[in-house]
Amino acid sequence: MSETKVNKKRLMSSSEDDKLEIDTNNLDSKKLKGDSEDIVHPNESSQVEGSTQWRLRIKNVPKFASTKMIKELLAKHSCGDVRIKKSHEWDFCYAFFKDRQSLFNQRHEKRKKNFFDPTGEIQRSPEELLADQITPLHKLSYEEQLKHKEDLIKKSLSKFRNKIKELSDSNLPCILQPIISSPIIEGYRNKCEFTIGRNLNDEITVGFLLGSFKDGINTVIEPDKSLNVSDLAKKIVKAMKDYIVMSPYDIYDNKNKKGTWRMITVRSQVSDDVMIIIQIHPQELTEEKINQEKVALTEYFETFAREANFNLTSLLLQVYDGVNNGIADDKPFDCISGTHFIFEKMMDCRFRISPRAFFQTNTLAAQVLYEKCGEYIKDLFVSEKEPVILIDMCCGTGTIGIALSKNLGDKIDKVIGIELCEEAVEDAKFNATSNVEKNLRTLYSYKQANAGTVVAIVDPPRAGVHKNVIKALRECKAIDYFLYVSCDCNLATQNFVDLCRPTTNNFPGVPFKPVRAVGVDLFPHAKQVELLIEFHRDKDYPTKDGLKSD
Ligand SMILES: C[S@@+](CC[C@H](N)C(=O)[O-])C[C@H]1O[C@@H](n2cnc3c(N)ncnc32)[C@H](O)[C@@H]1O
Repeated sequence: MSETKVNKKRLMSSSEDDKLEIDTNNLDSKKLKGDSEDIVHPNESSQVEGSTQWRLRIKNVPKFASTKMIKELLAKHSCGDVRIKKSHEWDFCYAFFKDRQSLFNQRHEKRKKNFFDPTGEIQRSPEELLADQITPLHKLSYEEQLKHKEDLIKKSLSKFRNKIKELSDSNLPCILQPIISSPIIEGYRNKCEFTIGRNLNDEITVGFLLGSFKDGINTVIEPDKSLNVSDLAKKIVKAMKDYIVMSPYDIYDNKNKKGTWRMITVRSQVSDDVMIIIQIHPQELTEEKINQEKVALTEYFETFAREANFNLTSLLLQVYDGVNNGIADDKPFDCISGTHFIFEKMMDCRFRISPRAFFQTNTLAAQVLYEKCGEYIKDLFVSEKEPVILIDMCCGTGTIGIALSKNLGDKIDKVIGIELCEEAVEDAKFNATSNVEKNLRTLYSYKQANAGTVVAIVDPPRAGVHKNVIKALRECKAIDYFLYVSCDCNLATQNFVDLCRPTTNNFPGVPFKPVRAVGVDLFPHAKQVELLIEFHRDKDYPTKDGLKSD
């Protein structure tokens, strides 16, 4: 394709003003020769093709489009290495290509009509962009979503099996049971963190950030249409916005670090308990001014809760002067109304939750997941008569261990919880004593006792556990049964492989083998799915001296 041809044609229709188009008038003139501050190539002054850079000015880019998004779109069209320059205040961007071929490869001619936006990605309305960001499966029916998630699990399990082929003769390493749906499909999130900022019309609002601050995005979109946000959380967010609009203090601006109002977190539980956490930047506010604000916020939200007919259990304020986004781990919460905790109901138990503690965001579906864990453990009793000791690793507020201990009655003799977050440990201790009359013990005390069948459950953060934890599990001879709960089966695959790989110096101990697995959907409309895998110690695995393990 000749340059002139390309030059004269628009790469997509510009009949509608708001459509993204490529301004090809600039194209030829922008073969960079080292006279522009935009040049990044080390040999930019060279005239030799290949050591120059090509700059394309792309017009009508919505302000909220991130560089990452534009890069991804260009990559889809085989545009090769590209660097994007865009400010969140610009409605255009520059794309820098290393060579002309990258920019206009032979496939371009076929695609010129929809070169930049084949799926309408950039032209989506802000609400659609937000929906695609936080609930990317929203356009699929729920059945299609479940199928999509089951396929994802199959793919990831088959990757696992391919790494250790001796696990099975089939494509999957173990039995995969049919995926289990969430009992609630919309408004299920019991915890949402909202940013206080400005919408596309530059009006103060409270909602979700479209993209991330890191990408230079600071547009906030109201969650009105967000499928996974509860109606109550939406109402609270609106009330917060109304309050801030009337406030003498400005919203916090992530760019220049000025302003007061930063974010609001809403935890609204199945139990009807509601926790609201508001975060502000103190800026120049005196203690007296902050105290006045606390009184005003309390009055406002207590009145609002009465009028909107919900139970405001806990209203907390966090004053944070740091630069990070989100709840600050090292700053206290000031309880300005109600209690410092809320409670949640699940599986006949009542769990205390501190502001920092993790609790599964979809309570009703989490209950289904934990019941499934209970079912798997119960099946072990057929062959195992001894009392069961349950090690709940990454136990959070103790939900899995406590709920199973209560539901499986006498079968569980002892629960040992291990958790990083101190507040969650305190909750877990409280929850253990108030739900079951057994105390959480330490792993150490268990090792001393060394009696009964030991079942370990690990429910780690997304990335899985460190390989040293897997090594410790393999080396702990007392553990013969192991349940792994993962919310990202792709990221957890390495853990699965390390649990089951043949014994080496690096991974001593008899390996485990997967027995069965099941997906449970805790996140309708979103991409994630929980995967539960049951592992057994491989009793047939030959030990070092050629003997079978005992
Ligand atoms: C996915 S949550 C599961 C919590 C709990 N099992 C539940 O269902 O509510 C993961 C938990 O692991 C904890 N955690 C993260 N790293 C840890 C570590 N190195 N050791 C122990 N716990 C950890 C987190 O604080 C969090 O509570």
